[in-house]
Amino acid sequence: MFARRVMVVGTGYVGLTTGACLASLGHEVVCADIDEAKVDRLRRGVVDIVEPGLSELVVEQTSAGRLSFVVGAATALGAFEDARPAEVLFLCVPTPMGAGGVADLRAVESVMEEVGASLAPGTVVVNKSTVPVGTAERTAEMLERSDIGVVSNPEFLREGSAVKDFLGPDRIVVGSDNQDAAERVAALYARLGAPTVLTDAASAELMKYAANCFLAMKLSYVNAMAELCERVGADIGDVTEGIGYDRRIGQAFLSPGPGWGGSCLPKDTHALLQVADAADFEFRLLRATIDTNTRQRQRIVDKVRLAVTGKRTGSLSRVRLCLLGLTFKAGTDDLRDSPALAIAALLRQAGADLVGFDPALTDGLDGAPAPTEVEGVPLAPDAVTAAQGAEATIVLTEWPVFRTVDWAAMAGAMKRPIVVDTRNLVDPATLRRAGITAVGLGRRGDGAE
Ligand SMILES: NC(=O)C1=CN([C@@H]2O[C@H](COP(=O)(O)OP(=O)(O)OC[C@H]3O[C@@H](n4cnc5c(N)ncnc54)[C@H](O)[C@@H]3O)[C@@H](O)[C@H]2O)C=CC1
Ligand SMILES: O=C(O)[C@H]1O[C@H](OP(=O)(O)OP(=O)(O)OC[C@H]2O[C@@H](n3ccc(=O)[nH]c3=O)[C@H](O)[C@@H]2O)[C@H](O)[C@@H](O)[C@@H]1O
Repeated sequence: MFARRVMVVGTGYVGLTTGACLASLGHEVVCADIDEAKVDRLRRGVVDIVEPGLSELVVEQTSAGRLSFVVGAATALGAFEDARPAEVLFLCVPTPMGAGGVADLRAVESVMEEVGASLAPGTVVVNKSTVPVGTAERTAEMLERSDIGVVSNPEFLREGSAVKDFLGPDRIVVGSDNQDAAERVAALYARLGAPTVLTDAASAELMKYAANCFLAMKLSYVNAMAELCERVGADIGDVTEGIGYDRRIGQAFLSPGPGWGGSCLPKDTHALLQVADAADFEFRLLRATIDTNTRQRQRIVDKVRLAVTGKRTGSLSRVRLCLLGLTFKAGTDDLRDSPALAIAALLRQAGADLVGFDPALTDGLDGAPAPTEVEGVPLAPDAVTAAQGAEATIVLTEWPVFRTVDWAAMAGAMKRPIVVDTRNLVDPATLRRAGITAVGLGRRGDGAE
């Protein structure tokens, strides 16, 4: 295997995972970030995100001399051994939702402005950030250099299993109009032995959105089906198990929930809708996918209202509620676009008095004290404390630990023993044994009033 000198710009979920994993594949990697405090922590081996195996890999690869961290992309250019130039530059900077839903590409552009002119001839610029079709072409135009190859290499890892996903990917996608550059990027991953799709840049860019929007559509479909189950007296667990055995559908990504969230599915569905609009294509299916998700949040609030007051129009004013789980899914401490927080905001608007607990928010960063609140939701140190005096507990994130909470103690702490489980996580029999009324999504009896 031929080791390369790789520069990674942005050390978030994608950049840090890419850097540490490529180092573990034998490449010499320099990671750059504009956040000085983060770089300082990384140099000390402190990783500020919850990702299984990532801290260990960072420490291992840093000690092996294959991985280092610097402040700023320009500094990274001169940070390789013997001052040799980077051969490949990975862009792993944020591309958040901008005005009107379009992807905001300012970070990508600013890195290109910062280092574009200083790259050594023959360097390959790889875009790993999620960017709309045409970005590779625009990056090449911005660079105004025929000696630099531009490649789209979208990333498909999930938060909470980033390292495992990166090192065992379902596929690697490499898109470019420069075949030599594309092959050099594909070769970086050769040891992984994953299926590799070599294509043009536009197809690679669109493929990333196509995957995320398909996943979002699958979930909106499941959430709509769970609602239908309640209305016709069917059970969503049985329905999804039954359809999941069809290999064309598959068992994965079929759990109903409070709506899909996180730093990617929401922004990427909106960005693709904007791409479609700009191409004069009315993507009705995608719009319905997003609308179904927005409605899901209100549906959860309506369920809580009905469970607590017995009426569809009952008031939640001054009603104390315990929220279990605030991150956008289990296995991460990421709160970006969390459905739990969106639902908390709606409940607060309705006048409810909230207390939350999340197992990922019980420690502070780098020895700092644990946070005491998140977006206006006060945090308790454990589930039973959060439940004190609550008129209902709402399970919002599928943390496995919630299954084994002492539900009898929870029932004792609550003013009224009601659990609205938006993840169908806790066995309803366990709750019933503790004297708790259990409400879920689309299970037998969940639609009954
Ligand atoms: N989070 C995820 O699971 C996945 C994210 N993506 C995509 O990857 C991209 C990055 O996402 P995340 O890693 O989640 O972002 P993040 O927000 O976790 O990390 C981005 C990092 O880039 C740094 N940064 C921003 N501007 C910079 C600049 N000019 N120079 C150097 N560093 C800079 C920030 O300080 C931050 O540390 C996005 O386009 C996202 O859509 C793709 C697949 C998975
Ligand atoms: O582009 C990205 O950033 C990434 O976005 C998602 O990964 P991630 O955001 O980590 O989260 P997912 O595991 O996909 O979950 C997304 C949301 O759907 C929800 N979900 C997921 C699965 C399910 O069965 N039910 C369900 O409600 C989760 O709770 C969460 O709110 C994709 O799964 C990754 O392949 C992609 O690389």
